[in-house]
Amino acid sequence: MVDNNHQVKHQQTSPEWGPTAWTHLSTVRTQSPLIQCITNFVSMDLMANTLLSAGASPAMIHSLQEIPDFTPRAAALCVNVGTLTAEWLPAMRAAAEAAGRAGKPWVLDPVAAGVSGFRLEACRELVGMRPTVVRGNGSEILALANASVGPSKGVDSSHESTDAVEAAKSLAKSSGCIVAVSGAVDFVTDGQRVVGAQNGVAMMQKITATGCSVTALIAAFVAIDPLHAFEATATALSIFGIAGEIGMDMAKGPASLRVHLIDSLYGLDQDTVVRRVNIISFS
Ligand SMILES: Nc1ncnc2c1ncn2[C@@H]1O[C@H](COP(=O)(O)OP(=O)(O)O)[C@@H](O)[C@H]1O
Ligand SMILES: Cc1ncsc1CCOP(=O)(O)O
Ligand SMILES: [Mg+2]
Repeated sequence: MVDNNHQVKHQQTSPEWGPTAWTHLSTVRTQSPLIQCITNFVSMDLMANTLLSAGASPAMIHSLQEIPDFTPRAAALCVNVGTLTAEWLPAMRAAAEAAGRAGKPWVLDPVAAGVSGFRLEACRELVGMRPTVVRGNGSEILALANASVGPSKGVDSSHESTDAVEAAKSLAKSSGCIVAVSGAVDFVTDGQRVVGAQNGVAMMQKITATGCSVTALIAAFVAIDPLHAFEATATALSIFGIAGEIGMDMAKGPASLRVHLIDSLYGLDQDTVVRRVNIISFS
C-alpha cells in the first residue's frame, strides 16, 4: 500500500465522511460526554480546552483512590503516559480496568514509547489491556509495534506517519485495537482497513500537546459512537486538522495558532466541516 518513496497507492474517496464527521461533532456538542483524562503535566491545559471547545466535558482526575467512584461515570477515558512515573502507573492500570468493566471506551496515547524500557513496558502492558484506540506519532507506533527502545528525539517523531502504516496495521491486528498514527497524513487502521485524514497544518507540530489533545478528542468522538470507533477516530483527527487549517489563516506563529485552533474548533459549522473533511480510504 505504501511504497519506498512513501507514495500511497490505491486511494478511494468516500463522500460520506463529511456528513459523518459533522454528525460526530454535533453529537459531542449536544451530549457533552464526560471524558476522564489521566495525562501529563504539559498537556492538561490544552487537552481540557480542546475538549471544552469541541463540546465535551473534561476532568483531569488521576488519583487511584477516586477511580472506583469516578471512572464508571465517565463516558470515556483517555490515558496518556507523557510524564509517566512508577507512582502514576497503578492509577492508569486501575482506570483502564474500571473503564473496561463498565463497558466504556478508552484511548491510549503512548507518548515517547521508545525512549526507555520502563516506558515501553508500561505502554505494552496498557496496550495488552485492550484500549479501544491507540493514537501515537510515527516513532511511537513503530516502537510499540516492534517492541523496541531505540534512538529517539523524545516526544517528537523522527518518522513520517507513512513510515509507520504497516507497523500500525500489525499492532492493530495483534492488539485488537484501532491504531492511529498522526503526521502530515493521519492514518487509522483496524488491521484490515486503512484510511488517511489529510487535514491539518505542519505548524501544529510546533505546539506542544496537540497530539495529546487530538487523542483526547478521539476519546470524546468514540464516547458518542462507541460501535464505530474506527470512523470516530478518523473524523476526530480530520476535525482537529480542519480547526488547525482555519486557525492558521489567522495565526502569526505557534502561540497564536494555539489560540486560533481552539477558537476555530469551537466555531466549526456544518458547511465548513462537510466541505473540508478530507479522509481517503486505502485498499
Ligand atoms: N506535517 C503536518 N501536516 C499537517 N498536520 C500535521 C503535521 N504534523 C502533525 N500534524 C497534526 O498535528 C497533530 C499532532 O500530531 P503529531 O505531531 O504527529 O503528534 P505528537 O504531538 O503526538 O507527536 C495532529 O492533529 C496531526 O494531524
Ligand atoms: C513535551 C512533553 N514532555 C513530556 S509529555 C510532553 C507533551 C507531549 O505532547 P505531544 O505528544 O502532544 O506533542
Ligand atoms: Mg504525542
